[in-house]
Amino acid sequence: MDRVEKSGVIARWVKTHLVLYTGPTRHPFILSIRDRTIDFSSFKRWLGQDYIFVREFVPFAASVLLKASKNSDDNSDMEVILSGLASLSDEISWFKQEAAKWDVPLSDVVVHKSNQNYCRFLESLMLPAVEYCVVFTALWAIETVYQESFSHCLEAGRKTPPELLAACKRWGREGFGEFCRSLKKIVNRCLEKAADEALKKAEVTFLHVLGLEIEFWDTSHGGPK
Ligand SMILES: Cc1ncc(CN)c(N)n1
Repeated sequence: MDRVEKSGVIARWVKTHLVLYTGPTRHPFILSIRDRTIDFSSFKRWLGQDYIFVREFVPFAASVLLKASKNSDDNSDMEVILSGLASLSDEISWFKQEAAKWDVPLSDVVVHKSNQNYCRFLESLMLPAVEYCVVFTALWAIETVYQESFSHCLEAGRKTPPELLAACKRWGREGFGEFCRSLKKIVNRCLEKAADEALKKAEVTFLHVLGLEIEFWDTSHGGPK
């Protein structure tokens, strides 16, 4: 495949897999926040599970930073990832504050099977042999699903409950959107130069993240652990 065909790979993937892409970004959990039909117990379940996930996501993001230091041909990749790591530190503090507010005891959270699967997937991506373009694709997809989901709860016509606006702004705000666009630029640049096999692996990883995000939102319903 030549350079021209590979440019703007992300836009092409999103277009090709639009139905799969909207699975997590317009998931019933998100739609129920936007239309105010959400049951707050679902929000509390999500809060507890996501706190666990974010703690596992930090070492994954750090592993991407390590790969950037060894493999990237652009110094600014590292700065983008570092800014992401800094916001993850804020994110963990935010989860603790929200958990206290909503009376969710974080030390008692039973990790849901889907959350465990997702965390195992992150671990598999941390292996040194996994290509930089593949891990970066995962990082971009994971952050972007949240950005696209929560920003939908801030758009015109929303009935988002005021109690949940802080959560929606955390990932739906313009600053986080800018961060996701920086990640996307890096992914497109890396994929443009990637060998066909790595490009295929990156696409499979993108689709896998979409599936895992759906299953993650599903945990907010409760149901089998
Ligand atoms: C499951 C999940 N995916 C993405 C994000 C955004 N960091 C998150 N907090 N949790």
